[in-house]
Amino acid sequence: MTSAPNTALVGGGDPVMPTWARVDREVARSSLWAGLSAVRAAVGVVVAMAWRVARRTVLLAVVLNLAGGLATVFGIVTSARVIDELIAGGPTPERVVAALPSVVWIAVAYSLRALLDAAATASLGVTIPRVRQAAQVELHELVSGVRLVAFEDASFRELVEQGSGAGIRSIEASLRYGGTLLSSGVAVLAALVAVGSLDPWLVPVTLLVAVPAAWASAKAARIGYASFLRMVATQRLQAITGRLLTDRETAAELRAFTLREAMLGDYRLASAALGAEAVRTETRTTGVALAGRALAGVGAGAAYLALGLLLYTGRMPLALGGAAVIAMRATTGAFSSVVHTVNQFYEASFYIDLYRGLRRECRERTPPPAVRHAPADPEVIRLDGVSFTYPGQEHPALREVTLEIRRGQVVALVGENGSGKTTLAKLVAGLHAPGSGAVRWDGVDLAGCSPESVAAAVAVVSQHPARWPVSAATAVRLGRVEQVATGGDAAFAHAVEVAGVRPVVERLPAGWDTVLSREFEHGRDLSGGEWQRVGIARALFRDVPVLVADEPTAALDARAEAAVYEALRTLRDGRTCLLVTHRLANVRQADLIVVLHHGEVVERGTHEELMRLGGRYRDLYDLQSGPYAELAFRRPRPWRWSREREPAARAGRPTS
Ligand SMILES: Nc1ncnc2c1ncn2[C@@H]1O[C@H](COP(=O)(O)OP(=O)(O)OP(=O)(O)O)[C@@H](O)[C@H]1O
Repeated sequence: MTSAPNTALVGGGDPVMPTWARVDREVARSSLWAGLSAVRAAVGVVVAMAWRVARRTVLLAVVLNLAGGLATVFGIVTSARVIDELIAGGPTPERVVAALPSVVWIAVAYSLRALLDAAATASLGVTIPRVRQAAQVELHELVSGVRLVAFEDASFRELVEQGSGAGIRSIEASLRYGGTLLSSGVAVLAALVAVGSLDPWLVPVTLLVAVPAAWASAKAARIGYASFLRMVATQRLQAITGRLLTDRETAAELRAFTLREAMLGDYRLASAALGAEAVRTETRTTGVALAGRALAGVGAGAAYLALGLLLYTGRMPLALGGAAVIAMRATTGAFSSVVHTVNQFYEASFYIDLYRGLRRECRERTPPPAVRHAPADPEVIRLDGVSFTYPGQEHPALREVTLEIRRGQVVALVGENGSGKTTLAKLVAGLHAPGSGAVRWDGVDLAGCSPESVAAAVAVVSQHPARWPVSAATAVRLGRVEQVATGGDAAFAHAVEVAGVRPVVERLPAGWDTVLSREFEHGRDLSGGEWQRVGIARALFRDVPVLVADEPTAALDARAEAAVYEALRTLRDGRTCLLVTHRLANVRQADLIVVLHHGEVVERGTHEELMRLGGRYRDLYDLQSGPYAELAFRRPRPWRWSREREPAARAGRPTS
């Protein structure tokens, strides 16, 4: 068994608090009053959303809750009257008989209250799913519309998770709190009126009981939220390590490299930190609750002392003393229900604020509607002094790249890992916008064009094509989403033939109708290379002027790779192709080869030109082609070649 390290391997040590959590922590630490601004904003969000999607049932719930509150009031006032009647003069049996009608009214009031509560709950039961659905759909609309670069920002991804999880759950819960708040609020008001009608001085002294409880609840809510923010990164770490331990993707390596103990160590570390924090928070909130209760006890003593004084001095008749006690108890009871609910709402408001924050972030990260369309079939794609830095990174991934690609050309991007090829391909495809410089199609800056119009002219084959869980036919047809059901049959046949998808599909149980996902019954998964073939077919089926292919054949076998490159060569007529690859044998026929190094273009030219230049490209090319060439000539002694040839090659041309 491996000894457990005391810092996590996953995430590289200390979990870092996301940016939004740092901002929210300031809110949680600030004064109660500042915290209330979150409540106001949360009420605004919830009310606006409920009003928009379920106006009628919301109104009904409001009316029913108000009516429930009034029934409670009636019950309180009638209870006070019963006391009056019981302690009035006269024989006891007569007093009891006189009080009977009031007792009946009390029973009616509380039964009615129960019925109204049930009806209000039912109407909220109709409202809540609609609001939840509206909130979920709205978030998915917003998140799916943000710029691609937002997903490179870990802080944003975390906000998406929290806003769509805890945020939406809190919106639902706060609707329930809203109903309770209405009925208890009415009851408090009415009970205070009842108390005030006995003696106005009783109102402030009655509140003395409730105020400390309110303070304690609000304080506990803020302690809880501050703890959530402190631990949000650790919770994420726990979730990630949990996934690493249980996911299919990591299952094989976890076993092959015997990583189970190391990953379990990380999981235990995160769990222990969360457990310790939970205990700390519980201790603090219990302390606060205790203080609140103690102060409320003092307040209750003061209230009853005040009542005693009123009775002692004769300011209040003794006959009203019982009614006053009932009204005071009813007030504090209703008030503590209000306080409890406000507290729950207060706590929920912090999480609703995450939902609001996410909406705000999404809007800020969504490209503004552009009126201009990108040229439908660009003659020249030009990058002028383009630089790009990923969010949160110090060093740019691309620096001052200038490049021109003309219609019909095949341009290959080559370079070592991390040199910026994928990033440059994404900029050419309009998926990322440059931090500085411009990407122009026929002189039109893509920055001012609608992303849809740019996408309409581009087909992308990515390094790891998306594994859409749809039927095999649809997985290809998604390349032209308007032809998912039917159409483009010749293009479809050509694309699947060239990409080598047909033999793959022939082996599937339901052929083209097989769903490509094990998450569905009868679904099937494909191998990495088979998925790549589907991705290539999808891009070919799109049949657009610009093809951007990022390592399109990295997972393909030699035969499939040859077929794809043959297809790319035949694509040339009128189409532009940007190709990212490490397999330099495939780029020899490219019209232009661009060599990137640390985000800069260091060489450019045709294969022959770059070989003559004898620079970085030639180094890479020789390194790749050398073993094959030597093996072909010296097949009998391949092992000797590697010992003798390699140092000589390195000595002649040092690689970076
Ligand atoms: N999402 C990201 N966030 C931060 N930095 C990134 C991100 N993606 C890439 N980078 C960095 O940007 C630089 C260029 O990455 P890019 O993926 O463009 O390189 P590449 O040449 O395509 O590499 P490879 O050959 O390994 O695919 C690298 O330094 C990389 O670490």
